[in-house]
Amino acid sequence: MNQSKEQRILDFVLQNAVRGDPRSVVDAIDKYCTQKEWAMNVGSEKGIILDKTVEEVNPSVALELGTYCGYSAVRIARLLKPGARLLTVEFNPEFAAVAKQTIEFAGVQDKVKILEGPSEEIIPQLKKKYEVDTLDFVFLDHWKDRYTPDTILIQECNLLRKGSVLLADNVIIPGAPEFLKYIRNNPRFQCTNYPSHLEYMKAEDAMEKAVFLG
Ligand SMILES: Cc1ncnc2c1ncn2[C@@H]1O[C@H](/C=C/CNC(=O)c2cc(-c3ccc(F)cc3)cc(O)c2O)C[C@H]1O
Ligand SMILES: [Mg+2]
Repeated sequence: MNQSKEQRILDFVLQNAVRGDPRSVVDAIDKYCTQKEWAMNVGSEKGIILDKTVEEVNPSVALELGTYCGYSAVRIARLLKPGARLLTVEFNPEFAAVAKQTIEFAGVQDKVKILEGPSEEIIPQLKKKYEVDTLDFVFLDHWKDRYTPDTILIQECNLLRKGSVLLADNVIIPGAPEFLKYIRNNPRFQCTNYPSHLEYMKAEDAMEKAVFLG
């Protein structure tokens, strides 16, 4: 049975990156997706915005919605302080399996937990089942029409505290217009837009940061 694109990306990582070196895994995926096949990783340019935000927040508990191949999970986990953890949500079992191997090869598996299932089911389980008190950082990179309902659900589950930071990918392309409207008109969030470009392409894209004011 022929391989998926995600499997081909993983094979390229296994053959070209250095085991235990997260930077080499990130660079290998970017190289493959630049030279061989485009894929919806946050990429190197928006990845710097992600890195800077994670370093600024220095989260003890981070949540990612939309693991895909694990590229941004590796980017985030490599910056986490000892004892800090990333919970990443993915409902496609094939993508979750690729991400698991990518994360393990990068050597950040002790910091990352992949939660397999739809975000609307996982989010309400975070406090009791996954022992989360509040989330310091949330990276939204799953289906774009899920950004708003999941942001509302996260608030309903009392998972945010004063200063919690949300960072959303793709607010220009594919776009999340309803999310932008919701979050920018919500007085409980302080928003900042970060113009950038679509991963591996010249098209314009942007990330939106929203700080919860409590
Ligand atoms: C609700 C829910 N729960 C758990 N996992 C979920 C979920 N919704 C999606 N997921 C998982 O996240 C991943 C989905 C991510 C969605 N991201 C995208 O659709 C996406 C699309 C593009 C893009 C841009 C221009 C183009 F011309 C074409 C595509 C670029 C990106 O950076 C993206 O993140 C994989 C999926 O299984
Ligand atoms: Mg994205």
